[in-house]
Amino acid sequence: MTTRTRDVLWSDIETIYAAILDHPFLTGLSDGSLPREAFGHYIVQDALYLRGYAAALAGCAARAPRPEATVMFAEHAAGAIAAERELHESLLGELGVDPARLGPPSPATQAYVSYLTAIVHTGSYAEAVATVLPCYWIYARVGEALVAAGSPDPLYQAWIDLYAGEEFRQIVDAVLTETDTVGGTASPVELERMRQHFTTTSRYEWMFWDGAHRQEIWPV
Ligand SMILES: Cc1ncc(C[n+]2csc(CCO)c2C)c(N)n1
Repeated sequence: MTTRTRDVLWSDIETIYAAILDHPFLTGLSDGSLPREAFGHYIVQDALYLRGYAAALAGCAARAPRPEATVMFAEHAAGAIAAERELHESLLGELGVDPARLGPPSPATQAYVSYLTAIVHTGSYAEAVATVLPCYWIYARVGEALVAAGSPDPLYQAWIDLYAGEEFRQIVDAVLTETDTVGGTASPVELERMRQHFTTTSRYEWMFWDGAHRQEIWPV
Protein backbone atom coordinates (compact mmCIF):
# COMPACT_ATOMS: atom_id res chain seq x y z
CA MET A 1 0.00 0.00 0.00
CA THR A 2 1.30 3.43 -0.84
CA THR A 3 1.63 6.01 1.92
CA ARG A 4 -1.02 8.71 1.88
CA THR A 5 0.27 12.26 1.69
CA ARG A 6 -1.77 13.21 4.77
CA ASP A 7 0.16 10.65 6.86
CA VAL A 8 3.53 11.98 5.69
CA LEU A 9 2.44 15.53 6.56
CA TRP A 10 1.01 14.64 9.97
CA SER A 11 4.08 12.62 11.00
CA ASP A 12 6.15 15.80 10.46
CA ILE A 13 4.09 17.77 12.98
CA GLU A 14 3.53 15.26 15.80
CA THR A 15 5.69 17.31 18.18
CA ILE A 16 4.06 20.59 17.11
CA TYR A 17 0.60 19.09 17.66
CA ALA A 18 1.67 17.79 21.11
CA ALA A 19 2.89 21.31 21.98
CA ILE A 20 -0.46 22.75 20.83
CA LEU A 21 -2.48 20.39 23.06
CA ASP A 22 -0.14 21.21 25.93
CA HIS A 23 -0.34 24.97 25.46
CA PRO A 24 -1.86 26.92 28.40
CA PHE A 25 -4.33 28.56 26.00
CA LEU A 26 -5.93 25.19 25.25
CA THR A 27 -5.49 23.61 28.68
CA GLY A 28 -7.03 26.83 30.06
CA LEU A 29 -9.92 26.63 27.60
CA SER A 30 -10.52 23.09 28.82
CA ASP A 31 -10.33 23.68 32.58
CA GLY A 32 -11.89 27.16 32.41
CA SER A 33 -8.78 28.95 33.74
CA LEU A 34 -8.10 30.85 30.47
CA PRO A 35 -8.59 34.58 31.20
CA ARG A 36 -11.49 36.07 29.25
CA GLU A 37 -9.11 38.86 28.10
CA ALA A 38 -6.89 36.28 26.38
CA PHE A 39 -9.91 34.66 24.72
CA GLY A 40 -11.09 38.11 23.64
CA HIS A 41 -7.70 38.81 22.07
CA TYR A 42 -7.96 35.48 20.26
CA ILE A 43 -11.47 36.17 18.91
CA VAL A 44 -10.53 39.64 17.63
CA GLN A 45 -7.40 38.29 15.94
CA ASP A 46 -9.39 35.36 14.56
CA ALA A 47 -11.88 37.75 12.94
CA LEU A 48 -8.93 39.46 11.21
CA TYR A 49 -7.33 36.12 10.35
CA LEU A 50 -10.53 34.72 8.81
CA ARG A 51 -10.67 37.55 6.26
CA GLY A 52 -7.18 36.70 5.05
CA TYR A 53 -7.79 32.97 5.23
CA ALA A 54 -10.99 33.28 3.18
CA ALA A 55 -9.04 35.15 0.49
CA ALA A 56 -6.40 32.38 0.53
CA LEU A 57 -9.12 29.74 0.06
CA ALA A 58 -10.57 31.75 -2.82
CA GLY A 59 -7.06 31.65 -4.34
CA CYS A 60 -7.03 27.84 -3.98
CA ALA A 61 -10.47 27.75 -5.64
CA ALA A 62 -9.23 29.84 -8.56
CA ARG A 63 -6.15 27.66 -9.08
CA ALA A 64 -7.79 24.24 -8.66
CA PRO A 65 -7.42 22.07 -11.79
CA ARG A 66 -10.79 20.31 -11.29
CA PRO A 67 -14.19 21.99 -10.97
CA GLU A 68 -15.13 19.93 -7.89
CA ALA A 69 -12.14 21.36 -6.04
CA THR A 70 -12.97 24.90 -7.19
CA VAL A 71 -16.48 24.50 -5.77
CA MET A 72 -15.19 23.02 -2.52
CA PHE A 73 -12.68 25.79 -1.77
CA ALA A 74 -15.07 28.53 -2.93
CA GLU A 75 -17.72 27.17 -0.53
CA HIS A 76 -15.18 27.06 2.29
CA ALA A 77 -14.09 30.64 1.51
CA ALA A 78 -17.71 31.76 1.81
CA GLY A 79 -17.98 29.70 5.02
CA ALA A 80 -14.95 31.43 6.55
CA ILE A 81 -16.49 34.86 5.84
CA ALA A 82 -19.79 33.68 7.33
CA ALA A 83 -17.88 32.48 10.42
CA GLU A 84 -16.18 35.87 10.68
CA ARG A 85 -19.55 37.67 10.55
CA GLU A 86 -20.98 35.32 13.16
CA LEU A 87 -18.03 36.00 15.45
CA HIS A 88 -18.75 39.69 15.08
CA GLU A 89 -22.40 39.32 15.88
CA SER A 90 -22.19 36.90 18.79
CA LEU A 91 -18.89 36.55 20.58
CA LEU A 92 -17.45 40.03 20.08
CA GLY A 93 -20.62 41.56 21.56
CA GLU A 94 -20.51 39.18 24.49
CA LEU A 95 -16.86 40.05 25.08
CA GLY A 96 -17.61 43.77 24.90
CA VAL A 97 -15.62 44.45 21.71
CA ASP A 98 -16.91 46.95 19.15
CA PRO A 99 -16.61 45.18 15.74
CA ALA A 100 -15.79 48.52 14.10
CA ARG A 101 -12.66 48.73 16.28
CA LEU A 102 -10.81 45.50 15.71
CA GLY A 103 -7.46 47.25 15.62
CA PRO A 104 -4.40 46.10 13.67
CA PRO A 105 -3.51 42.44 13.15
CA SER A 106 -1.08 41.18 15.80
CA PRO A 107 2.43 40.02 14.77
CA ALA A 108 1.31 36.36 14.67
CA THR A 109 -1.82 37.13 12.63
CA GLN A 110 0.05 39.27 10.15
CA ALA A 111 2.86 36.75 9.73
CA TYR A 112 0.46 33.82 9.31
CA VAL A 113 -1.82 35.59 6.80
CA SER A 114 1.17 36.95 4.86
CA TYR A 115 2.60 33.45 4.50
CA LEU A 116 -0.73 31.99 3.35
CA THR A 117 -1.10 34.78 0.79
CA ALA A 118 2.44 34.42 -0.51
CA ILE A 119 2.31 30.65 -1.05
CA VAL A 120 -1.20 30.60 -2.51
CA HIS A 121 -0.09 33.15 -5.09
CA THR A 122 3.46 32.02 -5.83
CA GLY A 123 3.47 28.25 -5.13
CA SER A 124 1.88 25.42 -7.08
CA TYR A 125 -1.72 24.38 -6.39
CA ALA A 126 -0.45 21.38 -4.37
CA GLU A 127 1.69 23.73 -2.27
CA ALA A 128 -1.31 26.00 -1.71
CA VAL A 129 -3.43 23.06 -0.48
CA ALA A 130 -0.71 21.95 1.98
CA THR A 131 -0.40 25.54 3.26
CA VAL A 132 -4.11 25.98 4.07
CA LEU A 133 -4.51 22.45 5.50
CA PRO A 134 -3.31 22.91 9.13
CA CYS A 135 -6.07 25.45 9.74
CA TYR A 136 -8.67 22.77 9.04
CA TRP A 137 -6.98 19.67 10.31
CA ILE A 138 -5.42 20.90 13.55
CA TYR A 139 -8.74 22.48 14.59
CA ALA A 140 -10.60 19.22 13.93
CA ARG A 141 -8.03 17.26 15.96
CA VAL A 142 -8.10 19.83 18.78
CA GLY A 143 -11.92 19.77 18.80
CA GLU A 144 -11.86 15.97 19.02
CA ALA A 145 -9.28 16.02 21.81
CA LEU A 146 -11.10 18.62 23.92
CA VAL A 147 -14.72 17.55 23.50
CA ALA A 148 -14.64 14.54 25.87
CA ALA A 149 -13.63 16.62 28.90
CA GLY A 150 -15.58 19.71 27.79
CA SER A 151 -15.20 23.06 29.58
CA PRO A 152 -16.91 24.54 32.64
CA ASP A 153 -17.12 27.89 30.78
CA PRO A 154 -20.12 27.90 28.36
CA LEU A 155 -18.34 30.29 25.97
CA TYR A 156 -15.34 27.98 25.75
CA GLN A 157 -17.63 24.96 25.46
CA ALA A 158 -19.37 26.57 22.45
CA TRP A 159 -15.98 27.05 20.79
CA ILE A 160 -15.04 23.39 21.39
CA ASP A 161 -18.42 22.18 20.04
CA LEU A 162 -17.97 24.18 16.83
CA TYR A 163 -14.83 22.26 15.88
CA ALA A 164 -15.79 18.88 17.36
CA GLY A 165 -19.00 18.68 15.30
CA GLU A 166 -19.82 16.22 12.52
CA GLU A 167 -20.36 19.02 9.97
CA PHE A 168 -16.82 20.32 10.48
CA ARG A 169 -15.37 16.79 10.35
CA GLN A 170 -16.87 16.28 6.88
CA ILE A 171 -15.37 19.57 5.65
CA VAL A 172 -11.93 18.50 6.87
CA ASP A 173 -12.29 15.01 5.35
CA ALA A 174 -12.95 16.52 1.93
CA VAL A 175 -9.80 18.65 2.13
CA LEU A 176 -7.75 15.66 3.29
CA THR A 177 -8.98 13.68 0.27
CA GLU A 178 -7.94 16.57 -1.98
CA THR A 179 -4.53 16.63 -0.26
CA ASP A 180 -3.99 12.91 -0.98
CA THR A 181 -5.08 13.44 -4.60
CA VAL A 182 -2.65 16.29 -5.31
CA GLY A 183 0.11 14.75 -3.20
CA GLY A 184 -0.24 11.46 -5.08
CA THR A 185 0.97 13.02 -8.34
CA ALA A 186 3.43 15.55 -6.86
CA SER A 187 7.11 15.27 -7.75
CA PRO A 188 9.58 14.65 -4.89
CA VAL A 189 10.55 18.35 -4.97
CA GLU A 190 6.93 19.47 -4.81
CA LEU A 191 6.15 17.02 -1.99
CA GLU A 192 9.10 18.39 -0.04
CA ARG A 193 7.70 21.91 -0.49
CA MET A 194 4.26 20.73 0.64
CA ARG A 195 5.84 19.33 3.81
CA GLN A 196 7.70 22.57 4.51
CA HIS A 197 4.59 24.71 4.08
CA PHE A 198 2.45 22.34 6.14
CA THR A 199 4.98 22.44 8.98
CA THR A 200 5.30 26.23 8.76
CA THR A 201 1.58 26.96 8.97
CA SER A 202 1.25 24.35 11.77
CA ARG A 203 3.84 26.38 13.68
CA TYR A 204 1.79 29.50 12.98
CA GLU A 205 -1.24 27.76 14.49
CA TRP A 206 0.75 27.26 17.72
CA MET A 207 1.99 30.87 17.54
CA PHE A 208 -1.55 32.15 17.02
CA TRP A 209 -2.71 30.60 20.32
CA ASP A 210 0.50 31.63 22.04
CA GLY A 211 0.17 35.25 20.87
CA ALA A 212 -3.42 35.35 22.14
CA HIS A 213 -2.41 33.84 25.48
CA ARG A 214 0.24 36.54 25.94
CA GLN A 215 -2.15 39.13 24.40
CA GLU A 216 0.74 40.06 22.18
CA ILE A 217 0.85 43.44 20.50
CA TRP A 218 3.54 45.03 18.36
CA PRO A 219 6.59 45.72 20.60
CA VAL A 220 7.44 48.98 18.87
C1 LIG B 1 -6.12 30.74 13.50
C2 LIG B 1 -7.23 29.84 13.09
N1 LIG B 1 -6.92 28.67 12.51
C3 LIG B 1 -7.91 27.84 12.13
C4 LIG B 1 -9.24 28.18 12.31
C5 LIG B 1 -10.34 27.23 11.89
N2 LIG B 1 -10.94 27.57 10.62
C6 LIG B 1 -11.22 28.79 10.25
S1 LIG B 1 -11.91 28.86 8.64
C7 LIG B 1 -11.81 27.22 8.46
C8 LIG B 1 -12.20 26.44 7.23
C9 LIG B 1 -13.33 26.97 6.46
O1 LIG B 1 -14.50 26.95 7.23
C10 LIG B 1 -11.27 26.67 9.63
C11 LIG B 1 -11.08 25.26 9.79
C12 LIG B 1 -9.52 29.41 12.92
N3 LIG B 1 -10.78 29.83 13.14
N4 LIG B 1 -8.50 30.23 13.30
